[in-house]
Amino acid sequence: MLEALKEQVLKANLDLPKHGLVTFTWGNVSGYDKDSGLVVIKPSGVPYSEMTVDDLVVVDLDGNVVEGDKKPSSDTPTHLVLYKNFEGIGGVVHTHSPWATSWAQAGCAVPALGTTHGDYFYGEIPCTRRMTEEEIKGEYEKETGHVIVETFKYCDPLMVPSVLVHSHAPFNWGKDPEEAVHNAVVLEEVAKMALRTYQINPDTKDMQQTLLDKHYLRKHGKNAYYGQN
Ligand SMILES: O=C(CO)[C@@H](O)[C@H](O)COP(=O)(O)O
Repeated sequence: MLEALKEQVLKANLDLPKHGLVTFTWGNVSGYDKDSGLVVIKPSGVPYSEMTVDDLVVVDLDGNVVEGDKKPSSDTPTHLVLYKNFEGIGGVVHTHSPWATSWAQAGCAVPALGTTHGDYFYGEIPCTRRMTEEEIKGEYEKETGHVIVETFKYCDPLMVPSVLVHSHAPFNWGKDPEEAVHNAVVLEEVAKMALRTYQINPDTKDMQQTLLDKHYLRKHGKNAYYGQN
C-alpha cells in the first residue's frame, strides 16, 4: 500500500545523511496520506545505509501499525500529533543537525537576521519551553508533540515550518516529505549563519519587517513571482 508515498519517504530519509543532518540512526522522516489517514515512517534504529522501502512502517493516526515488519520510529507519536494539529502538512522530519540542535540545547529561538531566513520562515524559528518532569516521565514523545503545538498557538506553522525542541533538537514539516527535508536543510544553514553573525557583531538587529515581508511574500504570497512558475 501507499507505494508512491513510501518511495518519497525512503528518499527523504536517505537525504538526511546526504545533507549532513544526521549521524548514525539519528533522526527520522514520515509522510502523510490524507485520503487514507495513514502515515509512512522510518523504522526505529535501522541504519540509513541498510534501509529499504520494505523496512518502512505504515501507521494510522492513533499509532497502530497497519503494515510493516519493523517497529516504527520512536518519535512516531510526535509526528502523529503534528499531523493531527497542523492542517495541510504532508511530511515531518526530525534531525539532530548540529547548528540547529545547539540553538535547541541553549533554549533560544533562531532570529530572522537576513533574507536567506526570510525566504523560508516568516519570522523567528521558535524554541519550545522545557518539558515538565511529568511530561518527560509520561508519554514523552507524544508530549513533545504537544509542546510543539503549544508553541504555535499564535503562529501559523505553515509560515514557520520549523521548531527547536528545548534540550533536544529540531522538527520541521512541509507539504510533503521532500519539502520537509528542504526546510530542515535551510534551518541548519540559517542556524549556522545566525550564530556566526552574532560572533561578528553581538549587537546585530533582526532584519527589517519590510524586508522580511518582501522576501517571504515574493516566494509564498498570493502574488509570488520568484522562480519560473
Ligand atoms: O530523538 C531521537 C534520539 O534523541 C531520535 O531521533 C533518534 O535519534 C532516532 O530514533 P528512531 O527514529 O531511530 O527511533
